[in-house]
Amino acid sequence: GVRGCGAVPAVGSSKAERPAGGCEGPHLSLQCAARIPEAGALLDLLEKCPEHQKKGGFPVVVFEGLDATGKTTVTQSVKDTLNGILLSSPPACISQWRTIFDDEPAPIKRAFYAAGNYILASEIAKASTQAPVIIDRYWHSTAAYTIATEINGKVQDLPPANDKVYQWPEDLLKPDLVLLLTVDPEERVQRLHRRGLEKTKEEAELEANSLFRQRVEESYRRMVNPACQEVDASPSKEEVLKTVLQLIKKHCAL
Ligand SMILES: Nc1ncnc2c1ncn2[C@@H]1O[C@H](COP(=O)(O)OP(=O)(O)OP(=O)(O)O)[C@@H](O)[C@H]1O
Ligand SMILES: Nc1ccn([C@H]2C[C@H](O)[C@@H](COP(=O)(O)O)O2)c(=O)n1
Repeated sequence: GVRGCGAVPAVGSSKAERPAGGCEGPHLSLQCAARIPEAGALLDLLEKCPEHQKKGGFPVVVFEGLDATGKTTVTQSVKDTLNGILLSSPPACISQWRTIFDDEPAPIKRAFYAAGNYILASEIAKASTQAPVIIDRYWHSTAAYTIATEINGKVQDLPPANDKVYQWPEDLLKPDLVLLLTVDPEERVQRLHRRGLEKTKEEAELEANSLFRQRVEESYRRMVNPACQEVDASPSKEEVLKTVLQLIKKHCAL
């Protein structure tokens, strides 16, 4: 087994004898490594990361949200303004394997992202001794997308608000602040469009995945310890940056 899990159904279990991401135990990680060579390399990297990583003295701020809500844009600006270090998830050292795991069944795909969070924790621990750390997605993304994938139907069908699936894993380094960027669905589609997605594909995505996106966003809102602080990211880039910097100054010692 590897680490605690960081995703449904085992969110919150500490150092559980199961691989990251809620796979079915050590056997699956071995099976994965036998069938997918990259899984072996991933597990090797994970095993090299010290357990129970500790944060340095600088603040660690995570940005979460659906695609095209502006995470890349705002994380880059915050990093520049604060002279910080920008990290993203999955971390660069495993991102070359992302497409391989994205094509695998959900538990294996999820295990890849969950393992990535623990590898990222090592990078956060080191970087936060040097400068403020700004992160584009972390554990809340893995958990929220997993929950929204596992549960079909409406927001009302999600596990109840106090369920342990919304708890941060005990053995994963915690950030100081998590900001959830939200924009209304129409604005989000416009941003996708401006970024170059074809209109027809946008419409298909909007129709097919409207309930899925609602489940992801509601799951984010139910996360605790740390909870996500919601930021309306609909205003201009400059205004969003101003709001975000105010929140960081309010919640973190810079
Ligand atoms: N506040 C804003 N107002 C208008 N457009 C914005 C704003 N923030 C970002 N955009 C534009 O919206 C598009 C999506 O932004 P961005 O790539 O930063 O989102 P993202 O959340 O990182 O997406 P993904 O998760 O898919 O990588 C980009 O074209 C970007 O220039
Ligand atoms: N820590 C993470 C990061 C990403 N994911 C998954 C969730 C989505 O399927 C996808 C979004 O990533 P993006 O397109 O914004 O790079 O990746 C995750 O589960 N955990």
